[in-house]
Amino acid sequence: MTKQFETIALIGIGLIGSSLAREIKDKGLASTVVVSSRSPDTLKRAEQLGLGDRYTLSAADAVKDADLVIVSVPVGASGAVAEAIAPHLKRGAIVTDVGSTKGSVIAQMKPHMPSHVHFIPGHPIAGTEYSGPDAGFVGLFKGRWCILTPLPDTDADAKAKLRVFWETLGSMVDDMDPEHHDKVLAIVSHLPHIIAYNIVGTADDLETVTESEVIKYSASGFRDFTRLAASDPTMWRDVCLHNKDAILEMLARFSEDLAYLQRAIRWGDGDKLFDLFTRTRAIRRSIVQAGQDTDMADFGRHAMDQK
Ligand SMILES: NC(=O)C1=CN([C@@H]2O[C@H](COP(=O)(O)OP(=O)(O)OC[C@H]3O[C@@H](n4cnc5c(N)ncnc54)[C@H](O)[C@@H]3O)[C@@H](O)[C@H]2O)C=CC1
Ligand SMILES: O=C(O)C(=O)Cc1ccc(O)cc1
Repeated sequence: MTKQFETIALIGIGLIGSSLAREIKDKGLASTVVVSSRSPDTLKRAEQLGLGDRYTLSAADAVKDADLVIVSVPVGASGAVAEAIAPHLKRGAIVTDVGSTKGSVIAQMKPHMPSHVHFIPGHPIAGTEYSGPDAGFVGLFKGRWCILTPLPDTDADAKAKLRVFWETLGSMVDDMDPEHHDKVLAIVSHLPHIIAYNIVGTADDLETVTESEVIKYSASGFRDFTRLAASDPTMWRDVCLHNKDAILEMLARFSEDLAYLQRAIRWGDGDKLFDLFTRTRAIRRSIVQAGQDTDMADFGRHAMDQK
């Protein structure tokens, strides 16, 4: 494949950063990949894995010759990274990120971005419950959406270059307004994780009552929740803190709907239950038909497997 950038700097080399590093190498998309991590152990591991061509603990040093800078750190760290790299960014560089929330990342990063770079926030809707440089792999982004949330003054050529980059990794790319992104992701990604953390926590609290039956008899439905609930605590703490409004709005709606379900169960209203379960099964089937039956959609796998 053809080279798209002379130098790419990866700030953060966990699941997403290291998957990007592997893809860039695999597809020959840059002459030089500079890897930066704030943790010496992570950087050493990245070097052992051969993820880049140059390694540095300094994000500022990493970006100085980069034509594309990809920030892949927990969303709560975006502002500090932006502040550190800003004075060292090359004229005309594209600066993007992969954070799961967009309004907050823009609020944190944009004020630091000099006018001579192109800042284009992004979010690949692709991941796993694993983290760190060993967790990444080629193919993570294939067949997955990547959402770009360009700002009103975003340069069309720079955006087109970034779009081609993600498409080369096999992603489908959409533009979205950041606020809309945060609402959509709150319901399709953030709430499922919060619900999973909660149900596994509840089961764990019950453990004293049930004396390890929770683990012994855990059916695949519960196991699906434990997969999501095994996701990185730092990352998900930051997502909750940085998409607070949209998550609280969706949680309020969720609680209302749960109360409706609770009522139907209490009053033995089988028709209400049957109607809802029929409606939700159709949604799952349309996701499977569209070929998006892995990762986040795995949330509902149990129901289909029983058919
Ligand atoms: N894990 C997932 O499934 C997905 C994650 N994302 C987003 O991608 C970003 C990175 O996530 P992962 O790669 O999964 O995380 P990870 O935990 O695997 O890697 C995070 C990286 O950021 C570095 N880092 C942590 N705190 C930092 C700080 N305060 N300053 C500078 N660097 C710091 C770590 O050393 C590590 O290299 C997050 O913003 C997350 O919301 C987006 C899509 C999917
Ligand atoms: O592992 C899963 O099921 C996921 O949901 C992965 C994921 C996590 C966070 C994102 O912002 C996007 C995708």
